[in-house]
Amino acid sequence: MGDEDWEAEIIKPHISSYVPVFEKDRYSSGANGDTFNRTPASSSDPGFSNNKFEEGDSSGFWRESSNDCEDNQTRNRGFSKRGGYQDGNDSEASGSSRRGGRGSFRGCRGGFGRGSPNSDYEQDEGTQRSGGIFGSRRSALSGAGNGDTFQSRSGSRSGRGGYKGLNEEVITGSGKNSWKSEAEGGESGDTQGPKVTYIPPPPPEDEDSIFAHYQTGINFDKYDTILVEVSGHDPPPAILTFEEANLCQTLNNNIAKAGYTKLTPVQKYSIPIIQGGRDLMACAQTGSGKTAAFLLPILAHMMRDGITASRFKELQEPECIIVAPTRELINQIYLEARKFSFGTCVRAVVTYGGTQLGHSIRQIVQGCNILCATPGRLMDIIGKEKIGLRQVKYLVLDEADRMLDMGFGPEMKKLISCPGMPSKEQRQTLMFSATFPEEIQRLAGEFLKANYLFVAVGQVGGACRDVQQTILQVGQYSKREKLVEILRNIGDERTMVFVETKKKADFIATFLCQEKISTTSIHGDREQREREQALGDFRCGKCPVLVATSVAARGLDIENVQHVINFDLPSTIDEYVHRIGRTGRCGNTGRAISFFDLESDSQLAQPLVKVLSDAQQDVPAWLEEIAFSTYGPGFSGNARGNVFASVDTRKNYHGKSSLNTAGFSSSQAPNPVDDESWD
Ligand SMILES: Nc1ncnc2c1ncn2[C@@H]1O[C@H](COP(=O)(O)OP(=O)(O)OP(=O)(O)O)[C@@H](O)[C@H]1O
Repeated sequence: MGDEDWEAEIIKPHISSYVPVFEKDRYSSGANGDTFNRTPASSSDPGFSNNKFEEGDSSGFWRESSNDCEDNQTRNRGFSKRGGYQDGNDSEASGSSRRGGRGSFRGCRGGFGRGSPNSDYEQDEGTQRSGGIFGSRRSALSGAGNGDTFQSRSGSRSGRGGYKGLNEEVITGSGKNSWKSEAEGGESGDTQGPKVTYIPPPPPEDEDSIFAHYQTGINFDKYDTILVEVSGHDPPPAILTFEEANLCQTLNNNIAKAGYTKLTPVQKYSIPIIQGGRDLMACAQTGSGKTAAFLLPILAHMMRDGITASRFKELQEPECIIVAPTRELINQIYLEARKFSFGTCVRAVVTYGGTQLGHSIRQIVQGCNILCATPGRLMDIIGKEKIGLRQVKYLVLDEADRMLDMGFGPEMKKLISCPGMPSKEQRQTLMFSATFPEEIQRLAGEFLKANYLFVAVGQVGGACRDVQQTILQVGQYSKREKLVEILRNIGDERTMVFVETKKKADFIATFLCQEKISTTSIHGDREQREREQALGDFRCGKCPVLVATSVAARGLDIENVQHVINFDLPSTIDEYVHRIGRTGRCGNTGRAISFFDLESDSQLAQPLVKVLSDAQQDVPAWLEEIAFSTYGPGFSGNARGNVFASVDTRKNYHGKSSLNTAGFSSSQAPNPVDDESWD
C-alpha cells in the first residue's frame, strides 16, 4: 500500500498528456451559458493540433466532480490521447463514496504538455527546473517556442522515455529493471510501477534557514482565552511558561531562536502530560502549535535519558517514530524536529514515498533517533530491516484521525503489531489532530494505554476562529468566473484553491494561467519532484495561487496564506476544517471563501451551519434554510452529518475531567463566547 491513499494507484506506462492552450475569447457559451467550446488557441503549434477540447468530448468535466476523486478508481483520466480531453464520466466512484478506497488507478498524468510529441522527456526537466510549474504570467499563454511555458510532465515517469533530473538517475522503461515491484525496491503502493528515483534536495544547513519562521499574529494572545478540557485520570497541571517545562539549555536556545516566547494552549497542556509519561490524544485548532507540543517534550526526554549517539549501522533503532499522512507534511515535521534538535546528538531522519528508497536508506543508516515517515514508506523500510522497533519509546500519529481511518488504519495496525514493536504498555503513544470523530476515538483505544489523557482545546473539530469564513452559493457552471473575479480582487496575496479531483486541479490551474493569474498545483498525480517544486513556488510567492486537492488540506504550514477558496466543498466537514486551517495560523488572520453548489453540497449544509456558528461566523439565511429542509424541523444546528465529538468519547468514564482555559483557572476565564473580537 502506498503511503497516501491518494497515491495508491497503479501507474500506467507512458500515457502522455497535454493541456491545450486555449484563449479566453475563444470560449463561447453553450446552451447554459457556462459551458465552453474548447478550441485550441494556437493551431500553429503542432502539438496542439489534436488538442481539441470539444464540448462533446469534455462536457463531462464540469459534471464529473462528484464522480471523480483522488481516491477512487478512475480510468483514462485527464488528457489522454495527446489531446482530446477525456471526460470524467469514466470514473466510477459515486458521490456518496467519493473518498472511498485507495485502489484508484493512475490514469494519464494530467499535465501541461508543450505539445511537442517528440520532446516530452528532454523538455520536461528543463522546463520544470526553469520555469515553475505553469510558467510565469507572461509565458503561461505563449504556447510553442517558450521553454518556460507548459511543461511536459505527463510522461516524465513513463517507463519508455527515461529522463534525468538534477537529482535523479536516468531510468528507462525498456530495461528490465525499469518496473520494480515493491520487493524490488519500487515505491510502496505501486505493485507494478517505475522505479522511483527522485532524491529530494537536502534542506539548507545554515542556521538562519533552519530557524526561519514567520511572526505570530495579532490574535496569538487570544489563545489564552480558549477553553481547554482535559479528561482522564489524574492529569498533571498545565504549565504556563517554557521555563516551567524545565528543558535543557540547548532546547531552550532553539526555542528562542525559533521565535517562540509563549506557549500555546495545546503546548501548555500537552508538554507536562508527555513529560509525565502519559499517553495522549490532543485535539486543538489548526495552526495552534501541535507539532512543537509533541516534539519538545520528546526531545527533552531523549536529552534527559540519554540516547545512543547516532552512528552508522545497517539496522537503526530509533527511539521515536512520527507518522503523518502526506509527504509534504511529514517533511515539514522533520524540519521542525531538525530545528528543535539542533546542536544536540539527536538525529532526525525523514522518509516518504515518491522519493528514492535507496536514498532514504542511506540517510537512515547514518543514524536515526527520530524517524519521520509516511506509513507506506515506513513499512517498506521496516520490511527491509533497516529500522528495528525494539527501542521505540514514542510513537506519534500526527493527523491521527486520518492515520486511523479506513485509509491508513490497517497500516497503523500492522505497525503496532510488527515484531519488536513495544506493546502499548511499554511505549508512549501520542495522537494529535484538529478533528477527532467519535468512531476514530474509539479505534484509537487499541493504540493507547487505557489511562490516556484527552486534551481538547476549544471545540473538538471546530474551525479556527481567526479565519473569516464566507459561504457563497455558486453553481457548478459559474464557479470559474467567480473564482477569477475573487482572485483578481485578492491580487497577489497567497491563496490556496481547493478542488475535489486531481484532474480538476490541473484544469483549473491551467485555466487560471490562461487568465494570467500565476498558478501552480499540487495533487497526488504529480511527481514528487513537481509537488515539491509547486510548494516551493507557492511558498516563495512566485506562484501566489496554489490549486490543490485534499492532499494539501492537512498540516501544511505556509507563511502568509491569506486566503483559502473551496472551489469545491469537500465531502466531510472535518476536511473543510482542515482546509480552511491553511490560513489564519498562529494568531494570524485569514479568509476562507467556499462555493456552495446547491446540486451537490446540501449534505454539508447542516455541519457547516454548526461549524460557522461555533466559530462565531455569520451564517447565511439560505444555508440555514437548506440545513433545516435537509434535516427537518428537529435540526438544532448541533447534529452533524459527519459526526465529530464535542468531547472525549469516554465521557461515561468516571475519571476526573477538568475544564479550564489555557493559563487561567476556570473562574478567571473570560467567556470566549463573549469575546466578539475574534474575527
Ligand atoms: N509557542 C509558539 N510561539 C510561536 N510560534 C509558534 C508556537 N508554537 C507553534 N508556533 C508556530 O505556529 C505555526 C503552526 O504550528 P503547527 O504547524 O505546529 O500547527 P498545528 O496545530 O500542527 O496545525 P495543523 O492542525 O494545521 O496541523 C508554525 O509556524 C509554528 O512554528
